[in-house]
Amino acid sequence: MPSGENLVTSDSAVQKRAKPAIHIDIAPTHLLTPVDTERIPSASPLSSETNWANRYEDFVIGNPIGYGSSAVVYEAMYKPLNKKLAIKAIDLDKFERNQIDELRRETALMALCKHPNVLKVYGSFVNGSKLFIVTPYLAAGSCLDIMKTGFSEGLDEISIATILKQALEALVYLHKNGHIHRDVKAGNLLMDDQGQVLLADFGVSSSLTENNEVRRTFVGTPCWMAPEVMEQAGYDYKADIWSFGITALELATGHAPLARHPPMKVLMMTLANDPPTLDRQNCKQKFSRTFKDMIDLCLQKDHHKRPTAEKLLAHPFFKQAKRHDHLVKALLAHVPPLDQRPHKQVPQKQIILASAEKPWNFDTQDERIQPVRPIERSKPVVHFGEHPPIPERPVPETDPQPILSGEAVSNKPRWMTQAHGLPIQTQDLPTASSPSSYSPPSSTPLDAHPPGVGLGIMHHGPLSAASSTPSAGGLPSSEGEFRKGRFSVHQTPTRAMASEDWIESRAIVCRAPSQDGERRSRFEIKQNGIQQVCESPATGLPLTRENLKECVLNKVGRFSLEKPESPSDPIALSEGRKKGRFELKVGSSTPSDTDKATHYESPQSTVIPSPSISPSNSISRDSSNRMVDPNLPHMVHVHVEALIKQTEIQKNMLQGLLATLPSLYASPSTTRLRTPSEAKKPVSSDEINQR
Ligand SMILES: Nc1ncnc2c1ncn2[C@@H]1O[C@H](COP(=O)(O)OP(=O)(O)OP(=O)(O)O)[C@@H](O)[C@H]1O
Repeated sequence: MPSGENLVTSDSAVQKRAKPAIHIDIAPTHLLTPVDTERIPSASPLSSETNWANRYEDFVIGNPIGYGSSAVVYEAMYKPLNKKLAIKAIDLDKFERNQIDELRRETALMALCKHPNVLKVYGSFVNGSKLFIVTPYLAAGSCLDIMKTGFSEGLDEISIATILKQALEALVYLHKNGHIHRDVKAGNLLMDDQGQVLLADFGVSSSLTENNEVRRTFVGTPCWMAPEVMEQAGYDYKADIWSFGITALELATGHAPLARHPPMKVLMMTLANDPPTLDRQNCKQKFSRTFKDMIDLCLQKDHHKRPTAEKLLAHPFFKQAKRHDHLVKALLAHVPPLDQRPHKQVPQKQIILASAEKPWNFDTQDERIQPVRPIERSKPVVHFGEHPPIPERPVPETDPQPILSGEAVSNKPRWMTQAHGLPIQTQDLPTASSPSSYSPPSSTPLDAHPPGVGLGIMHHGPLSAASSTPSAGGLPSSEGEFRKGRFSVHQTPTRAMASEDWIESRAIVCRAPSQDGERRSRFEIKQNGIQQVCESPATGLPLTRENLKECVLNKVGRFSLEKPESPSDPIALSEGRKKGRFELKVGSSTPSDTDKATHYESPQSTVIPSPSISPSNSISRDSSNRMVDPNLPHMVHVHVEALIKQTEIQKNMLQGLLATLPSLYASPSTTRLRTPSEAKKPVSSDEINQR
């Protein structure tokens, strides 16, 4: 049994929050001031064992080896040990304060994990506006990387069993210790040059042990996301089993099911359709029935029916797993090592808030980390698309919205993201006349970030207000080119979605293309607790698989542009104008039915950029990334027809009304009613005189 493993053997044990083997005292560290934080290395028990790689100066940072949704991974030389490590640089500018805290907690927590199949964290620290996470360098990269490089149509069954068995052992360990990973996918299964597989990327992992509630936060990557996570109905570690099943399909075919669909459609289809299966007939490779059975067990919509990781490990499918070196022969022998593979940066079509002021001259040719620059504040500009930034233009005092433009994000001025979900006041945004007068919202004071907080994360250099200033991390800023986006739904934990909650959820839906063109992005829908009563209770339905099923079956939807809710929220304002609201509307759209007010709407998702994720292209500007339902033309047609019919009815009614008007003003004895045809003619002066 791997070291550090905590023996808790049943589902219920985890649900009852078995005492975790990993225990850290988050609260005191979390409350450390920046000054206190400096003491972490000596004060924290983590310092020597789990956070030894915690000084920016100790690294020579080399080439990028991978790109995530909000991070770049570099190879790095750790000077004190002359050891090659991997260092992940996460741009904190893209995160909200609470997300940074969570990120730190999770990172620190993972630093304490000890399992041969869980990626170790050697240390973490903040430098400028970047959080650096130091891990071992795994020379084969991720399983997704391996597939992209040499096995685009998927892997053979024995290799899959060998990979998945190791991944499952990692999950058994995490679950026993009270963690849900929440982002299990081939991109997060790293491999070393010996064929050892390690589960990585705990950025979204969640501790079941933090509180007694079931998780409601909607985090993950849509294609891998369990239906109950999408529904926000509460989920537990069985969500990882679903993702594990999807990962099995991904390894078998080279891509996740539904990978070609836009994220919102993935959500809808996952909720509405039967679970995906391994179609053994249509696969390029031949797979056993046992493999199919194992996947079917994982992909049961009722999460109670899914096996635990431990039970799954006993499935006959895993009996065919070989030793690690099988992977070396079967896979690694056929692909170049990670540092010799091309690492594409795909220009990202995204919506960003960019500095239109003094450009941060990051040379995208040179990916090496630049020295940290002091943080400056500047004016936000929203960019769309791929063209060069347009020159700054004044923003009137009265119109404090970010400038909206269609721009490129490559070789661009350094950009900043606006913390979404924070109460952004008009005066918080800079104007042309006072660019330097910008100060962050009071809820995110610059010094509110506890730098270095989070157990072993050291702070070096100034930490910006993560959400409101341009980054100064010194890293190349071509986020626009690498960011893949993520998609998650946060639901205000204090309030569950109930059917009578006709909530206007201000959902963030951002997406950016992944570097491989696949929809690997992680997405985030965030309900910011801003709830509005919709027109009628009958017009709202929670996002559930039943409702979505109906929605998909009826092929009714609507993509509408609507005004933002609050004029005091300039971000919402600009986004409301520019991007509108993505609504899922369920029910028939025939004229008769629309009249009945029996249609349903799911909680709406306003498309607004999230700094926590790629504040990216999302649904909006670029047609290749737009999340528009293919049924849209049909729906528009139906709606227009309905409108025409309505107009005709109204026309007839008005004519009738016109015809009866004289009778309202004249005495019955003297008034002759005009016929409908007469009514169309103007009343003559003779007639008027007569009356
Ligand atoms: N320790 C490591 N050693 C070698 N390569 C790594 C290491 N960590 C990450 N990588 C490479 O960098 C890529 C990006 O990693 P990262 O964890 O940032 O993103 P991801 O998990 O693929 O995406 P996302 O963050 O959107 O889930 C990985 O797919 C992998 O190829």
